[in-house]
Amino acid sequence: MDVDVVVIGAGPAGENVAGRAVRGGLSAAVVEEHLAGGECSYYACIPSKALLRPMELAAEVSRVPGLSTGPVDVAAVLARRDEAISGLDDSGQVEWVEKLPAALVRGRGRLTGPREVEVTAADGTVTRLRARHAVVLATGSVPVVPGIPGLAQARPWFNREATTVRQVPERLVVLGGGVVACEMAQALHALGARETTLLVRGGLLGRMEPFAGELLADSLRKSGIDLRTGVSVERVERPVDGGPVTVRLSDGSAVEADELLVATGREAAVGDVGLESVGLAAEGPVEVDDSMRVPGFDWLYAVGDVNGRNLLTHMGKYQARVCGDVIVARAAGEPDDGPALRDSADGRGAPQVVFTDPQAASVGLTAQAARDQGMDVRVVDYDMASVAGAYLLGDGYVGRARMVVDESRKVPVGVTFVGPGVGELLHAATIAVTAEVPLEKLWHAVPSFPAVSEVWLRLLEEYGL
Ligand SMILES: Cc1cc2nc3c(=O)[nH]c(=O)nc-3n(C[C@H](O)[C@H](O)[C@H](O)COP(=O)(O)OP(=O)(O)OC[C@H]3O[C@@H](n4cnc5c(N)ncnc54)[C@H](O)[C@@H]3O)c2cc1C
Ligand SMILES: NC(=O)c1ccc[n+]([C@@H]2O[C@H](COP(=O)([O-])OP(=O)(O)OC[C@H]3O[C@@H](n4cnc5c(N)ncnc54)[C@H](O)[C@@H]3O)[C@@H](O)[C@H]2O)c1
Repeated sequence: MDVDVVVIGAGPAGENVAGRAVRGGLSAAVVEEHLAGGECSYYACIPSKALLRPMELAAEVSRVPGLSTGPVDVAAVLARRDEAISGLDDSGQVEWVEKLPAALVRGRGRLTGPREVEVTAADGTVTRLRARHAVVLATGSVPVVPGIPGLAQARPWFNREATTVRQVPERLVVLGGGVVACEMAQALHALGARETTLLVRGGLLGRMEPFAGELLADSLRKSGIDLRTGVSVERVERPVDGGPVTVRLSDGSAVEADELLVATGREAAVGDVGLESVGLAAEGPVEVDDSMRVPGFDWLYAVGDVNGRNLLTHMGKYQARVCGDVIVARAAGEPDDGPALRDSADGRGAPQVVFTDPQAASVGLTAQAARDQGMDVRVVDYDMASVAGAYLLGDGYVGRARMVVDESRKVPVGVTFVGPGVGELLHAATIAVTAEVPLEKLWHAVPSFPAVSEVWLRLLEEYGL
């Protein structure tokens, strides 16, 4: 089959490249070996947030005198999760792709040469696709499996098992201190993992401002999660015929549990994608320039987790919009270097919300990252519990905000909020940081009273306006 654009991987990034390419008048084929919609729709963003929502709401309710929640109906929560992931049925997404219109080709895609992709279906049927203009790798990522003795034999859980859980284990050990570990430990603990142990070799949420991990650690401990920082796992044991898993730690102690969830990061999914057939190293991430093109090629692109820029759905979709539009411009022989045709957001520090209680939301640079870039930095912190709107949300509100200002330009280059529900505050920060809005202009963006957004006014006052 000959088409203008072949996309390998129908996750959020791949689907969006196809969408933009077709919108620009090109034809597209999308290759998918598992479920159209990708990891995000079935095993990552969507189910994890469906599992976290009851925990978040119960925590909110517990902070308001006069209200209480009953015990959680786990079956109902899991049923809502199943609805959110369409029971692992991708027909809705397939319909979306076909309506673009683009062809969805089921099977494993593999580069076999310049502009050539071979697709092997589950029944062994092989389809050959030839791209007139571009091949886009959008194969996503897979969990990193640490080389801990005994781990592989102990049948650990990764994100898929955790997010599609049918029976919540009573005793759960989670390895890792990143976003997946924190979100899933909190969700599963609230859904019945009575004994939840979180094993972290450093601190929590290492890519954010240090106070984000510290405030979250306090909250996890308060909720009864056994958080152990500064520990590493020496070995893992589990009888071949089943039974509990034993995790032996560097401090000589051991933890026994029903399941072990490994959340130690993700790596680009490039296994058997045929990179070497076009002269690339068979390793990820696949490096790209700001038009999402692989250096040295005029037809090969990579978007989403596979290029390693920022492993976030919204950033993958942003890259996909850039990529699709660039391919359209280049195919038409039009200028391909307009401001909308280059990725300028990834390097600035992607917006991200961690959906724990408290939530942690950040965009741009941390104070340390800004200093490392040689900026003359001023850091402004504010205790969010002092904002009237936060006080009114509930008793015992804990939260903190930080604005990192580039003093030479008097613009915010990084903003972090930690507190219940602060994720919805983030987009204002994303606009301010992306548009490089000077503080003296932000001063005239008056936040409504008594909304938690008043923290913006407080940050500016702290700065000295
Ligand atoms: C538990 C968890 C929670 C998360 N929560 C969030 C969140 O709340 N917000 C957020 O922004 N991000 C979140 N993420 C990250 C997010 O899931 C990823 O950034 C996103 O899925 C990446 O999209 P993608 O299209 O690049 O890849 P994917 O979603 O991984 O899709 C890639 C697709 O390519 C297919 N594929 C791979 N190789 C081939 C091949 N050779 N041939 C054919 N098909 C192939 C795969 O089957 C898959 O469908 C979370 C991740 C995890 C693990
Ligand atoms: N809400 C969200 O936006 C969201 C939610 C989940 C995941 N994601 C994205 O998915 C990606 C993957 O998430 P993640 O949490 O798996 O990765 P991560 O990179 O965020 O965290 C990995 C953690 O594992 C630890 N680790 C690594 N190797 C280890 C080892 N051998 N032993 C012990 N600890 C080890 C690291 O120190 C770190 O704490 C991230 O980029 C994340 O941003 C986003």
